[in-house]
Amino acid sequence: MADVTEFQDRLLSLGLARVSEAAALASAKLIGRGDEKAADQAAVNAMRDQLNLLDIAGVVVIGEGERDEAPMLYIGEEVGTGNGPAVDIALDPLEGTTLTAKDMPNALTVIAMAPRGTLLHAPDVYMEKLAIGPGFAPDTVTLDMAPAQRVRALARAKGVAADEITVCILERPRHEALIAEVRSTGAAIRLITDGDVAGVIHCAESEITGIDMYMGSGGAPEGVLAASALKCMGGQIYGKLLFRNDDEKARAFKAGITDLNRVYTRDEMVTADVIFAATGVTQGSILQGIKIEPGWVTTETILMRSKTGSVRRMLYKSPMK
Ligand SMILES: O=P(O)(O)OC[C@H]1O[C@](O)(COP(=O)(O)O)[C@@H](O)[C@@H]1O
Ligand SMILES: [Mn+2]
Repeated sequence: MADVTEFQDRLLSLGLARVSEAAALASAKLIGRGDEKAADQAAVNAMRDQLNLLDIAGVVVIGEGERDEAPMLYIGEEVGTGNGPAVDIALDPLEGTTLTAKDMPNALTVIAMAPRGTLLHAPDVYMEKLAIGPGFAPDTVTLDMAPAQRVRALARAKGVAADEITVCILERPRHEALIAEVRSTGAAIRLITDGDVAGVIHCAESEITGIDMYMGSGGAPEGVLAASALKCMGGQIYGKLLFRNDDEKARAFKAGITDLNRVYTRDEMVTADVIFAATGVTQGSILQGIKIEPGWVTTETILMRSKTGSVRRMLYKSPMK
């Protein structure tokens, strides 16, 4: 008989897809309603309920926040039936709450699962990120390089001119200098208003999305989720935690991080096999958004396993509740 405490990624993966599907379905009626909190809360509740049906002894390592600030899916919360493998769970029940509230593209529900102790316990601070898709040596671009150098290095590796590279960046005042420097190379920039997990994943499907590289700072939890996705799809991501004050440093220490200046590679954020599921909420470039027709609702989910590099896309049509 199979060892139920072993990380059976193949069996667990379909259960994980149901979790992200449930979160997306719950937020369906809140798309475009201008209420971020309600959309997020609906996704959180549904994700937690589905997660607790899985035969796992799960612990949330990337979640909704610290126990005192998040009543559900807080960091350290035990999830699952407890009958099964000990796993780490990283989740963002609604990645792109504002995108959902405004019905703008690329809002997703996201969840990753890996053997216990193998996902970086990133605190809820910012992370400097740099990502490229598959097919390049790991150090083709690095965080040590200046942004313009990264563009030129990737162009060289691709055998194209710098002005044929497209970089995805979150549109924020803090990125003004970064944007100017990238533009100085002639590269194109796809500015996004939110949703850097999708931004990073875009690099892994550059033929479809037109995006070659992701740069800039965003949430550290989203960095670990993006690293999980790229570990399945191929591609590299580097992340460095950014601290604005002592409280944020204290959060890192609490999460067990001692070297505050460390640059993490993809495989240092996700040290073993991982499974990853994301469901489209609003229309997106990698996943279609939730479709509602009279009596029915359809979602699209991407489900991936790093062990095999398998990428499944699943449409799920169910009666509207
Ligand atoms: O808006 P900020 O503070 O720049 O933070 C950026 C982060 O917020 C997001 O855009 C949206 O995240 P949530 O919808 O989960 O809040 C992330 O994709 C990104 O990492
Ligand atoms: Mn998020």
